[in-house]
Amino acid sequence: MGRPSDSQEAQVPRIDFRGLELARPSSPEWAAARSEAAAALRRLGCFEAVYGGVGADLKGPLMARAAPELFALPLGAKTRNASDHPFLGYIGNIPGMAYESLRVADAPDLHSVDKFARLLWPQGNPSFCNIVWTYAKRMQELEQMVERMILESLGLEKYFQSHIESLEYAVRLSEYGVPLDRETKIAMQSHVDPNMITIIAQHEVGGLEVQAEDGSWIAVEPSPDSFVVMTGEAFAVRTNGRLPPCRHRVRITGEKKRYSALFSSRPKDGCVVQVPEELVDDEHPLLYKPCDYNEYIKFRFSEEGKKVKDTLASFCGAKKEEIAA
Ligand SMILES: O=C(O)CCC(=O)C(=O)O
Ligand SMILES: [Fe+2]
Repeated sequence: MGRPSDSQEAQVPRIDFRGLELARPSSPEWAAARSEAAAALRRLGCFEAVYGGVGADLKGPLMARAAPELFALPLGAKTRNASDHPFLGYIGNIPGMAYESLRVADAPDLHSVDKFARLLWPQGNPSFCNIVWTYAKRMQELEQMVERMILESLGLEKYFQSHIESLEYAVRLSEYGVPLDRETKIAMQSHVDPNMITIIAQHEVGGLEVQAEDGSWIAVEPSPDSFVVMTGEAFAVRTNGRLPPCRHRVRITGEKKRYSALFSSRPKDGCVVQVPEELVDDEHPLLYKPCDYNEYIKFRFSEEGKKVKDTLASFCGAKKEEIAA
């Protein structure tokens, strides 16, 4: 089966972050990248960031050495990456999917990465830790630049510090085999991420596709120097719906194993995501009530949550009468 409604020409915008620094948000290059990023996020929920902070000398070892070494471990070791929360630890054995994934919590902290490594390799694994931690630190810089740009573009820069202090960061490494559905080649179904921002690294084997406004799918080819930045549902709440979450899926056409690395930010445990008052006016009525993020995640993956079409709106959407008020 061919792709029913592919955009032949549509592309995810590539935005140059090389030379930008969080400490210098007033340069003309910063302003130019910010306006491109804000436009792309409003339209598609994502863009590709060309970022010098992670070069081939780091991405290569992460994707071609650290990730395969991790997935080659016995299942009994990998499942020690457990969590009480849905999807915050090892994922595997999902019916219909040739997919396994592990999550390094708090990855910009070397101590946390070491704790993860010791669960899997009781004697530790300094080389793995160094690669994953360095990657996470560099990605955190990119992530925070994007957070700052989004808030600035909405006139909310005064919230930047408190906003980033409310977030925690993780690295999720995933391995995909040949998709079990040989016809559609879908390796991961269409979805939006619930969190704030996800930055996806692909390496050699592509597969990530994002949905355009007209419903067609745009394939994002892997490239050595770029990373796909996308917003999730928590950012839709934070921006009163100004930034729609990016709908995406994975579709793998070749026979090779695929690895991806996700760097993601989510509200810390117990954090409630709120619409700032500046984003509510006659033209923009309040769309979301304060959202306890962990409670939302529980709902989204519950039997009840799986039955509703728009879990976010069902969980914390403002009622019609509140919108009219
Ligand atoms: O592997 C990828 O490129 C994307 C994975 C993804 O969308 C997810 O884990 O939520
Ligand atoms: Fe995703």
